Amino acid sequence: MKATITLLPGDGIGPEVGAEAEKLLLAVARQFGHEFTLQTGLIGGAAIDATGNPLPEETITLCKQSDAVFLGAVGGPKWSDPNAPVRPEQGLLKLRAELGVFANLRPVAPHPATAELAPLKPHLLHGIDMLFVRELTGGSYFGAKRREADAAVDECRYTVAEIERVTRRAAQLARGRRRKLTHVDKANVLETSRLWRSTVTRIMDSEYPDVAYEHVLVDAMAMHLLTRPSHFDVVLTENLFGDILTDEAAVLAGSMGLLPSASVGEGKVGLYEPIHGSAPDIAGKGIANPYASLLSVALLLRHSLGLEAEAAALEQAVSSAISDGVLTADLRKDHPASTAEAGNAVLQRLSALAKAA
Ligand SMILES: NC(=O)c1ccc[n+]([C@@H]2O[C@H](COP(=O)([O-])OP(=O)(O)OC[C@H]3O[C@@H](n4cnc5c(N)ncnc54)[C@H](O)[C@@H]3O)[C@@H](O)[C@H]2O)c1
Ligand SMILES: CC(C)[C@H](C(=O)O)[C@@H](O)C(=O)O
Ligand SMILES: [Mg+2]
Repeated sequence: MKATITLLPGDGIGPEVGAEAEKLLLAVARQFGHEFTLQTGLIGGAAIDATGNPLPEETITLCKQSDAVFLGAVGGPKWSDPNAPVRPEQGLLKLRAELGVFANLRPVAPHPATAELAPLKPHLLHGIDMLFVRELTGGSYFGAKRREADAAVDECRYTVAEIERVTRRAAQLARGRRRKLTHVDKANVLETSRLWRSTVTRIMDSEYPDVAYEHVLVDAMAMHLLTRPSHFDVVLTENLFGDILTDEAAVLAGSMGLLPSASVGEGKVGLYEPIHGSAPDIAGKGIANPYASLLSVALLLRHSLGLEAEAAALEQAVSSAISDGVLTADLRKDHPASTAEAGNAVLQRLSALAKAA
């Protein structure tokens, strides 16, 4: 097939893990006989430095003209002054809004080989297979913001329509899995959470009677995630809670460098990014874990291009590299692989799988 994919490397380790994503996309095209046109755009701090704008118009146009977008990461200390007029993260939020990608899918299914490496007891990590569905274009991220003399306000606003569409997406995904949905909120305190709770209840009861569901308060969920993570199947939650809980879930996988994400909406263009950030503490050293990015490329192949066999082969190649101990410094201290070595290990395994297919 023919597809156009926009790459937005961004800042910090973004270009380092993005280079491996590009390498694997080209390898998939070569080995499975597709024609991928790759184009690169500016976003985040790199875009601020070059143009003053964290999401230049040219980048929006490139993204909208493509079939899918891969993003590395944005942000870093250079642009983190709280008084700065523009910030890299604004570029990412605007891109999500422009593409209308309201559902952010963050799968958490730790590889058995990393159970030994995670800080939790291995028996707790057995059988974890969850899919977070994080609402991505509403809530306090997008509400009105203002500074007063001695105060600041971030408005958290959700409409019924916004909650309904992401609930339906999550419930449909649950139908293809274990048919269990956990909705996470703070309905004992927040008005928006009470609207979420009643809307989720109505949609699930009336449209998805075959999917079991529960409501869990977010503070308790932060604990349940660490004490009984294998209980959860699809976890549906609002934007800010989803951001926080998925970084916590990365501990179950063993590293921030292992969790991918897919952001989708009603439009044709999906956005794919690792859940981690620009990791300024390790940037520029060639040691970042590229697997979250490569797994995000697999999600891109599956969700935006419909290439299920290619997506599965790439996931299998990453899994086999992990089984064989090809791990970056976040996961092994003795003889860690570099970012490029880990990417090459996946590439070799993908070639072998493609030849065998
Ligand atoms: N999607 C994004 O672009 C995105 C996501 C999260 C944070 N950020 C931005 O990134 C900057 C840094 O944020 P932070 O430090 O809080 O979070 P971070 O995710 O960048 O890093 C947190 C910790 O995880 C480690 N880590 C992250 N990714 C890794 C990888 N691939 N391999 C190995 N280790 C990895 C880092 O070294 C660090 O110790 C901030 O400006 C933040 O706004 C961007
Ligand atoms: C960089 C930031 C705006 C972003 C978010 O909070 O959504 C990040 O933390 C993420 O998880 O993708
Ligand atoms: Mg985050």
